Amino acid sequence: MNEPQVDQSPRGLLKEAQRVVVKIGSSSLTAQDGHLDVAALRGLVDVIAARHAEGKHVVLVTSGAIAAGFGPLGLGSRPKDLATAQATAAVGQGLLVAQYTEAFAAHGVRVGQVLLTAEDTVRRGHYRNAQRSLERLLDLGVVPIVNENDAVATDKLRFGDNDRLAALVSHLVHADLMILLTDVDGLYDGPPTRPGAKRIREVRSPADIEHVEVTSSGSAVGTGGMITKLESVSIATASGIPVVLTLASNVAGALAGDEVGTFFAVTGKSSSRRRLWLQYAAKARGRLVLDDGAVRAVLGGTASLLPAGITAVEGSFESDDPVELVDPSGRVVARGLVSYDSTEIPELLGRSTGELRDVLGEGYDRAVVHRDYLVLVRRGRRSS
Ligand SMILES: Nc1ncnc2c1ncn2[C@@H]1O[C@H](COP(=O)(O)OP(=O)(O)O)[C@@H](O)[C@H]1O
Ligand SMILES: N[C@@H](CCC(=O)OP(=O)(O)O)C(=O)O
Repeated sequence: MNEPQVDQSPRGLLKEAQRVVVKIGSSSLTAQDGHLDVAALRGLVDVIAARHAEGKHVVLVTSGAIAAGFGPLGLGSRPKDLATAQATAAVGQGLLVAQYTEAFAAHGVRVGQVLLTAEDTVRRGHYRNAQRSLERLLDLGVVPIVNENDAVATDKLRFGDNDRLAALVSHLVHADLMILLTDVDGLYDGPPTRPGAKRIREVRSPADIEHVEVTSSGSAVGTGGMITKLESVSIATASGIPVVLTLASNVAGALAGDEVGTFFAVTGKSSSRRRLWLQYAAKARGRLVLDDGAVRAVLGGTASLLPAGITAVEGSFESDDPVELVDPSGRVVARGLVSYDSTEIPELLGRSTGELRDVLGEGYDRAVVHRDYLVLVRRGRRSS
């Protein structure tokens, strides 16, 4: 008997993905009046339940807590200030999960709520807990329903959007596909409202879309717009996970490998969580200004940052905090974990390691940022 043929094209292989992270944004779960669109939620659940019935793992990263919460709280519209948004999300999250619980129960599928902060997905010590509970939920045949822990995420550390959270969750569970569902059918070659803007069907490398203009404003209710989606895509694809970005109503087609939305091919292999955290989640506590020689050394990718190449230190931080490394014009070239407190660095500036050892003693000849704790920052894309 002949073996069934497997479509070996990059899109064709998506049908075979064993573990998928599906992220649905606020824009796709919100009705015209701003409230939760229960019909849209049920439509998504029908498709995910069908995939689940094939024995495949699905993790759902869903926004919608704020949309579900402001009506019951008696607020006329989606709150703008952080404290009210957090309170609204706390009320809405329970209602949102109740809707998912009911919709999945109609298919005989159980769900489990997992609320994460950015740090939980990448900080050593935090991510293992998140990883263990997600793995166990999947083993038990449960569909994990993930959202950012809005009520406790602090202003400094919160994502606000769920795009980057979805990529970090994909990395955490070793997904072999991530699907970003939104209110446009993929990445367009300019803002989709602009006449003549066209959908880009496939992106093979970041260079393909360097020229594409994207905005952060997005829809009326979404957060982050296309900018955070492309950041999410770059985390996932650089970690070896392909992405399809498409309209929420195309989710079945995306899972089947149809030519919907934009397909982003992988660009790298799995990278360490510490690097992902430094690159995408860590908030810098200060800046080190580098001279041209140090910039060249750091951009070379193999050198640590030594005190001799630093001309100034800005901000107040402690050893092991994330800092930005900037060139003489102030452009950020890298991020890293610093090995001195900000108060210690001024007396090290411009001195060679030998001199520091002689004057200040053993230990002061160490790098200010070791290369293992340093990631280069790509040039920012054009945005409007
Ligand atoms: N080049 C682009 N291609 C596609 N969409 C874009 C582009 N630039 C900006 N956008 C906007 O991004 C929005 C989606 O982001 P967002 O509102 O945050 O949605 P979500 O709630 O699904 O995360 C779209 O409505 C669109 O207006
Ligand atoms: N976490 C919040 C807001 C997240 C949000 O709007 O993000 P996104 O849908 O990615 O633009 C919520 O559940 O309402």
